[in-house]
Amino acid sequence: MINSFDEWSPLKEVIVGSPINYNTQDLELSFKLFFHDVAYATFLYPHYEKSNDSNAAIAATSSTRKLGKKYLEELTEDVEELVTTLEGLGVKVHKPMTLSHPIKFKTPYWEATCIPALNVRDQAIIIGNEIIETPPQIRARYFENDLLKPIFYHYFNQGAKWTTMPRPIMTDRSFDMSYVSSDRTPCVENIYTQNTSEFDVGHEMMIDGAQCIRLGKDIIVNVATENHWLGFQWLERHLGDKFRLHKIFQLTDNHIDSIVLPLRPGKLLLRHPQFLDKLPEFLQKWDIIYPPEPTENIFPQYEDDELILTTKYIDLNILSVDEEKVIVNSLFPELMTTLEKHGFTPIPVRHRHRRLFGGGFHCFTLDTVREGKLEDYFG
Ligand SMILES: NC(=[NH2+])NCCC[C@H](N)C(=O)O
Repeated sequence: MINSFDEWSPLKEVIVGSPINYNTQDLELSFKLFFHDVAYATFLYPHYEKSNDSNAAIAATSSTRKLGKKYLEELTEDVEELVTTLEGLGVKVHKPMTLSHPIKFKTPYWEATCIPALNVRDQAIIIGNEIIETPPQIRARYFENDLLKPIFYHYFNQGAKWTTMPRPIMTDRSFDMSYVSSDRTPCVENIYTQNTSEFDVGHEMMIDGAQCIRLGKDIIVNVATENHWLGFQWLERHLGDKFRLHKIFQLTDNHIDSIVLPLRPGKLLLRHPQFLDKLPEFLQKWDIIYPPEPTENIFPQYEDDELILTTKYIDLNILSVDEEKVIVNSLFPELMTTLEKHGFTPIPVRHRHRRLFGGGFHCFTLDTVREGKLEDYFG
């Protein structure tokens, strides 16, 4: 039976994402907005960092980009190692349906190319015995959760609650651009054009499961745009009788699981002290583990035109198997040492291309069954 209230209780069942046929990326408005900070800001604003012309061209046009075959093969090996490791630890692994071939689709409003259900953390959140499917923020991901349906039906047949948040129409004008066009990063309007459509309904609810962190009765949620704010309000109205939802305003652009991850009651992994003030006060009182600074040599060298979708902090995106064991990227041994010093047992799994495919072990997994029940850690 589905049961998961936090990020650390003993893991019994998990969904591990599938990389099969992750071949393309549609470089269009929703994708660029989502990955603005990590992938686009640096070359849209040449004064931040030196840019090259091909990057600037990628930023300005809408196109479909092919991903390297070799990277996908290596990613597939690494995901298989993750699966074997979890199974070796006695965890039951569920796999999404694979995307058997590239599929283009059309809604009444726009077109996109499907990507596989790889970052399964993003578009669903498990709260106790309920699956909540969150509304996509990237057009290509609109039908991604369909690949999880056999698993969701399996849990539904066992008695799970299964809810889908309102789905966005996702015209250009559905997106709140204030985050990317604020003073932090000026002049963006010239690059991201929002066309009008007869189906514009104003800003719509869009938020990802990976913007939320579950701590029993308390759930923290990163809100950076009005799209997220609408999603936050939905979650609060839906869950508010039983849970306390805490909005964190602009901790970052969207996902927070490479910045803050609770590893057991009282212990929090936090990317950098600069984020501490933004956390709710009750969390600031926990013991904070600061990771070592990742160096560039832990990542593969890529050609200039490879699109990097994450920060160099992506390896903080670890998955707890219980209050002691955590699955950590073996390519970042310094992080393992730090965790050991704090009483954890890191379980190394290699993960090479996390920066190209946008996720670490926490992103690639959705913990559906953990032991334990709803606890109030801060009441
Ligand atoms: N659930 C996820 N897909 N999380 C990935 C977060 C990556 C984060 N934007 C970073 O660049 O560090």
